Amino acid sequence: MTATLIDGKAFAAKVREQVAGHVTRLKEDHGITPGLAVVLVGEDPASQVYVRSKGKQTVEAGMNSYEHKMDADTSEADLLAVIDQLNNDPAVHGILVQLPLPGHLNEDLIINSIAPEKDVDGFHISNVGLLGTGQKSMVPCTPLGCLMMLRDYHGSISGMNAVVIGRSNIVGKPMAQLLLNDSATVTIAHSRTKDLPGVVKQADIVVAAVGRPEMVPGDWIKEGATVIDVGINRIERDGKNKLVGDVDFESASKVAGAITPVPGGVGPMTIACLLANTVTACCRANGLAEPEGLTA
Ligand SMILES: NC(=O)C1=CN([C@@H]2O[C@H](COP(=O)(O)OP(=O)(O)OC[C@H]3O[C@@H](n4cnc5c(N)ncnc54)[C@H](OP(=O)(O)O)[C@@H]3O)[C@@H](O)[C@H]2O)C=CC1
Ligand SMILES: Nc1nc(=O)c2c([nH]1)NC[C@@H]1CN(c3ccc(C(=O)N[C@@H](CCC(=O)O)C(=O)O)cc3)C=[N+]21
Repeated sequence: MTATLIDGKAFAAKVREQVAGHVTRLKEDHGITPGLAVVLVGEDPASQVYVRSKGKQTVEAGMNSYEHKMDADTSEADLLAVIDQLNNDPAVHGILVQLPLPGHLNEDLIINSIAPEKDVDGFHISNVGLLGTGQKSMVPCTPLGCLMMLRDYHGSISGMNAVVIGRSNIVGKPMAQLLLNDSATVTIAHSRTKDLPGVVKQADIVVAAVGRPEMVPGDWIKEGATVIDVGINRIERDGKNKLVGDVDFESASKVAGAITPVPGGVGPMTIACLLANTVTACCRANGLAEPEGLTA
């Protein structure tokens, strides 16, 4: 069997087009331009690349992009002051603080200082609680992108067995929550899981969010399963730098029914969902109808 390729790059372009349409409507009918502020502390090169492409796509969608670059040794107080200023700025509808933060900064404290309604990452405890109880929230971008692709491919995932590998607050746990909200039967696997290959073999849907290059081989996958590869791992192969996922694409794509590639899968959808969340936040802030199909 050769898997259907789920083209995240093309899907993301469609989402961005929808976002741009809503932005035009907000501007023309209401005189409002959605704004996204990204805060980057330190000079991690991978983060810089990611922040740059977010800024570029934000502007391409017709929105305002604000970037705050701060030194790696920025104090907690100074970072909190910037967030406070953004919380109170009516031109800013979404705030993203790039993670991971340098070690001397308390990540939980920083994230929970963002106004929940501007927390376009969906990491604030209020949004986590709202999602966990099935209430309207800001939904984390990476899991939201994965859910959109799964819904698009399957129509409904109700009753399907889903296995999420990884239990981080930014991917694994919110992913499991979204799958559960869509009535999948969800298993969360992690580094202490016994017989991971056996657990994965049960899955109609596998979401791999581990951070280990090509860890999941094809022979763990049930024939015909849908595989969503969240992993972004930079490796060196044949003297070249390469981006690979947490799934061994070569072997998995021979067994799976459908699979997302890396690059060109979950990554582009993450950024598209960030733009979508910013429009959603902007509509909510102004008491306007929210875009349909761009939220969970
Ligand atoms: N495409 C995108 O937009 C994004 C991609 N990513 C990528 O997704 C991956 C995961 O990111 P993130 O969730 O932040 O990572 P974390 O490091 O926070 O979490 C990794 C999870 O994987 C589990 N794990 C580690 N080793 C194993 C193992 N051998 N077997 C089973 N489980 C294991 C860990 O288990 P335990 O809890 O027991 O330690 C942990 O729960 C990374 O490659 C990251 O770069 C992340 C965000 C966005
Ligand atoms: N507050 C916060 N929110 C995040 O959502 C967040 C974060 N911090 N820190 C880092 C991770 C990682 N992440 C990615 C998003 C897009 C791509 C992406 O577009 N990847 C391209 C390839 C890019 C390349 O070639 O390097 C692709 O997969 O096709 C990758 C990784 C968001 N994260």
